[in-house]
Amino acid sequence: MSEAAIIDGKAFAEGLRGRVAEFASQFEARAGRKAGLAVVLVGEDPASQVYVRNKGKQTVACGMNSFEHKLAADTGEADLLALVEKLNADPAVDGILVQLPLPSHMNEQKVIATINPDKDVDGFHVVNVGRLATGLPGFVPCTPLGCVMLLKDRLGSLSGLDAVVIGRSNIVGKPMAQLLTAESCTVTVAHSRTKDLPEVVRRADIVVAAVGRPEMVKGDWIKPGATVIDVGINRVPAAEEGKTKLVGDVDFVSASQVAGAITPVPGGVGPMTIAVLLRNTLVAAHRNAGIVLDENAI
Ligand SMILES: Nc1nc(=O)c2c([nH]1)NC[C@@H]1CN(c3ccc(C(=O)N[C@@H](CCC(=O)O)C(=O)O)cc3)C=[N+]21
Ligand SMILES: [Mg+2]
Repeated sequence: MSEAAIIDGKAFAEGLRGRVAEFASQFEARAGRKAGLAVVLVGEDPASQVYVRNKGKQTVACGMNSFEHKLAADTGEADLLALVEKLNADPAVDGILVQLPLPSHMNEQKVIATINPDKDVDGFHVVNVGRLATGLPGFVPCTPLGCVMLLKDRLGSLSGLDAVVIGRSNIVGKPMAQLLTAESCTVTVAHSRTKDLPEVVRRADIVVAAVGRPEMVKGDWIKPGATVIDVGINRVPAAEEGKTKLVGDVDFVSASQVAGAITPVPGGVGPMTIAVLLRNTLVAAHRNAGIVLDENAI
């Protein structure tokens, strides 16, 4: 069996950021201001701090403004809601991202519901969830949109393909299933209660793993030649004492012996998530400023 092609999400994300940068500079020329993304981080989780810093750096590198708001872990929910309202009203802010998870004393649904749907570049607000479900223009969650971009780049048309999505979260599994349905795939959503998961996965031309279980999907679950998209980002102990490493939800070593193509972790879906966030922000800027943008060109 030949080795799977590696789907280079990092390189694709770089290309996407390049296109975002081009259109961001045209936006600035036409609108007389830069597009802007506000990122709100509550608390000091080290992994979240790294993500937020990377988002900020890449936003600026694309020629957009980055507004970072860091709040203490014990900030009251009312104060966070007041900040979101302020960002909703700020014409320099086109996109708002509140980093999840929030501390347990806050109601995430309530916070997301407060974001203006037209600035909700994560696509988490129920208005955008409804727009995606009904095929209206809105904002699509960054991770699943990035996965579809990688799939279409690799396969061209997805029409008629059997797709299995493992995981049913609001952030990845559910929107992923809707996007694949819109691409005319025959979609199965599998999850922790699915009977004979390996057998279900074996039917799939496209496998999207988003369960958060390190290396759960094995090579002998994969149909030869299938395209495997690994959304998992799990930090696990490395061989060397005291060190850790990142692994996906797919057992890369065995799956890459069988699959036609596969995303690595790191360097696959993760970098796409941030690049799509920047893309969504630029789209938001155009829509909110009433400037026409060919959204398929980016
Ligand atoms: N409101 C909100 N929106 C999010 O989109 C959101 C969030 N909250 N909370 C946290 C998760 C996680 N997330 C990632 C983004 C990029 C990488 C990424 O670039 N990963 C690199 C590796 C990074 C590393 O080395 O740790 C890679 O896979 O190659 C990972 C994870 C966005 N999230
Ligand atoms: Mg994610």
